Amino acid sequence: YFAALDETETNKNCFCELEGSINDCSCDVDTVDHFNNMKIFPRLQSLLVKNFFRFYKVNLRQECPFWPDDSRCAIRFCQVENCEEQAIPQGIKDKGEHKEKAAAFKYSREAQSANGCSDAEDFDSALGFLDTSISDQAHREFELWAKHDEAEEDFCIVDDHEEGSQYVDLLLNPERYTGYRGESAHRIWKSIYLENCFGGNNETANKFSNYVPHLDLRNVCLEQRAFYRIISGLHSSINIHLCSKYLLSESKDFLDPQGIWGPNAQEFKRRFSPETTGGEGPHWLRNLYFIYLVELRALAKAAPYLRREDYYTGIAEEDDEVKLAINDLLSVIQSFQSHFDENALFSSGIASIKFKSDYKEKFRNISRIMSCVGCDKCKLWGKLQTQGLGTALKILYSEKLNLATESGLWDRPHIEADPIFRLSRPEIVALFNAFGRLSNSIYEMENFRRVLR
Ligand SMILES: Cc1cc2nc3c(=O)[nH]c(=O)nc-3n(C[C@H](O)[C@H](O)[C@H](O)COP(=O)(O)OP(=O)(O)OC[C@H]3O[C@@H](n4cnc5c(N)ncnc54)[C@H](O)[C@@H]3O)c2cc1C
Repeated sequence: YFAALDETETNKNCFCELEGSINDCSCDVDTVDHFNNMKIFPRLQSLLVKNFFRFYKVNLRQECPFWPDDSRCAIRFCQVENCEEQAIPQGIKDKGEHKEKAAAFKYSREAQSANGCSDAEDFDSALGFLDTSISDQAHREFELWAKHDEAEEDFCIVDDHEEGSQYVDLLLNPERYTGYRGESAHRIWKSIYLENCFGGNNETANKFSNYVPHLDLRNVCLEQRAFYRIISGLHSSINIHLCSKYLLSESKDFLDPQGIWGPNAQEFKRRFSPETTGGEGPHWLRNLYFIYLVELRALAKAAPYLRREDYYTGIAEEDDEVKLAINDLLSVIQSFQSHFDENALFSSGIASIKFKSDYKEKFRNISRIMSCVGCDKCKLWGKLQTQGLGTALKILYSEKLNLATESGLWDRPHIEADPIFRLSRPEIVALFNAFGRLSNSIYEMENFRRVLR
């Protein structure tokens, strides 16, 4: 299972023609390429344009908690276009975001029909009267308790209910080249990688304070290596997108009023070829496959829960279509033969409990760092992808989800309004869109391979 780390990329026409094992996983690059490009990518393409998934509530005005916000990307490609209020389906707006978790099942058909059926004749209503009056103060405290309990399993700081948050139409704001670079961008990436210092061994901590050379990873434990590979895979994915949707020419005409955008193979080569990256580029690309497998496994694990969601927007026909499409996608995902084994991490007894809680805190810090990104469009997609990743990790390591699944909760005809495990709408939207980004990157790699061959 812990395959040798040093896979030399030999006998290939292109550095991006990766072969063999993905390391720390039981399957190889070819298998993932085929599975993604033929089965997953086309399905996600049609799913993610649906109303439920295209409107994402995000707080782009949150102050950076770590350093003064000294950079605002000046170029216009950084700006996020807000969406028209009337474009957002009523069903999405109606779900007050901070009440959302409690309301996750409120609109489900099960909940609706359970409310409609009366068993009033089975008891004496006077004797059975239950005084449910509770002071406003107590209600406020309950909310705080519930928030605390729910947040305990979170790998991410959720700020979408705070003042300053807004709905963004993701289709109006595709992830692409923005020109964000230099000191500000480097500080973000460096701070994110620095979160991988787990203390203890100073020598190791020092190594992680720089971008990590691939071979140093041999000397660290699987958890730390996985942490680095997940971040590096996300970094690769973001950079692949900016290469595949690059501003090729600013000249505008009637057909291309925003300039000409398309793939830039030379930019891709500069960012990932061994010659320009001290041999690291192909490993960074391999890390993309690693994070893909982590998120793929999370979707497979949460499939029984996700099948019970209603994907409610209030547009009945589309909601039904989305539910069918989700069920189809989840079946394909569950049929994958070589899923990532999440149990390989945090499996060494008491020490693991501490490690797991450190891990959570570090991922939460990464979501805080996203508020420091100095380009709104990059921040939007950075926040979405870290929330999606945080949701995937929450699924993989949630005791509550395990309990609910083991007790057969998702197979029951009626699920109570407040089940032991649930995801909020923004978490679900982020989970699928973040996976969609990784799927898209793997698909784009195929295009670059063709050009650079
Ligand atoms: C959260 C976030 C979102 C962003 N979104 C966008 C966007 O949507 N559009 C856009 O145009 N720009 C975006 N950027 C900027 C972009 O990622 C680069 O930072 C920028 O293009 C400058 O690139 P660079 O060549 O200097 O190297 P960077 O990508 O900034 O990398 C810095 C250093 O990290 C190392 N490194 C690079 N890739 C990896 C990897 N995969 N794994 C491990 N180490 C690596 C290398 O040593 C490199 O020199 C974003 C940045 C951040 C932090």
